[in-house]
Amino acid sequence: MTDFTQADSSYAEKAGPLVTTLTPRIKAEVLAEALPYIRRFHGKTIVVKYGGNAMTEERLQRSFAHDVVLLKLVGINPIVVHGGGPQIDSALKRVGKQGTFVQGMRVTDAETMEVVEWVLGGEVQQDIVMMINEFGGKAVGLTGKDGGLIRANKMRMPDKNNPGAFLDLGFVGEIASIDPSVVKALQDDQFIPVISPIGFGEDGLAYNINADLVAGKIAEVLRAEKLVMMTNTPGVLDKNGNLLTGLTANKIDELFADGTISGGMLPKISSALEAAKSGVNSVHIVDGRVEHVLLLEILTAQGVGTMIRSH
Ligand SMILES: Nc1ncnc2c1ncn2[C@@H]1O[C@H](COP(=O)(O)OP(=O)(O)O)[C@@H](O)[C@H]1O
Ligand SMILES: CC(=O)N[C@@H](CCC(=O)OP(=O)(O)O)C(=O)O
Repeated sequence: MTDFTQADSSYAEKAGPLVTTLTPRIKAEVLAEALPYIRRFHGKTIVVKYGGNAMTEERLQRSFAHDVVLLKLVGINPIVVHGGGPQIDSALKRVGKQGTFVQGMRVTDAETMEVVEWVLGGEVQQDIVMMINEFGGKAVGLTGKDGGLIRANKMRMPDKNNPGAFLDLGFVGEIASIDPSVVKALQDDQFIPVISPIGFGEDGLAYNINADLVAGKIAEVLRAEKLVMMTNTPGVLDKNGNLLTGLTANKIDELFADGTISGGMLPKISSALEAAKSGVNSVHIVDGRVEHVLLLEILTAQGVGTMIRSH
């Protein structure tokens, strides 16, 4: 077991004035409310998908890192899968390229793949790792290549306009298999794995995989208790922009059919539903722009975002 006590004083300082405006009694009640959740989730794995849109401000990055460390310190095992779509877009712009997407998937030519690897496996991941470590956690960055974690195949995306045909999205991967042994070893040793969604193919090439797909599959393979997807909307919204607090497979089919769900929400919901069907106990899409949304979702009775259920 790791001794975290040495990190405690700096941890408390960096956590900052979380609830300074609350009365002592309310503060105590909030803390007391966490106990049954800590007991329920102690020793369990929670996969957190940290979307690129939820990491655009330092304030939010700090809140995220703080919450992940707190979860680890109370005996819950967070596994972070990160995205970085907007960060890849900015990097592509700098080299004079514009990102294009089909059904929420980035069309990835060889040059784009280089940028994807460089941004996700580099800058974005290292920022998250450093921030978690700053709060006293022990984060380790991995790509799907490390320890043979994510095997990928080239994605075959059905062409809607041409039944039976497939679109060529370049180096976009779909998951062939996951070998979670490296993640389990790190988690058992009190590390916090931070995974970027890059897989490797039989052909020895790297593939760009949508981070939502990776998060869902990892949650499934690790038999996670929970999957929390942090994004930049209050959750899944209906046609009028109202939050849908709970969704089942049938309702999701309807939302797909009438076009309520589009863009990046397509892979997110599909992956969330797959995870729910495959035994992940609770699956949530939450607003990563709300500070400490992870603590709200995991350690309080407060309902946040959209919960996805298999039925
Ligand atoms: N019905 C919907 N409800 C909420 N967001 C939706 C919906 N349909 C499409 N979206 C889009 O999906 C986006 C979230 O997906 P994405 O951009 O991939 O985020 P992330 O980087 O967090 O994975 C939202 O910002 C929104 O523009
Ligand atoms: C194939 C594909 O679309 N890959 C994504 C990987 C990053 C990602 O998923 O980032 P977010 O979670 O921030 O959207 C991309 O290139 O943008």
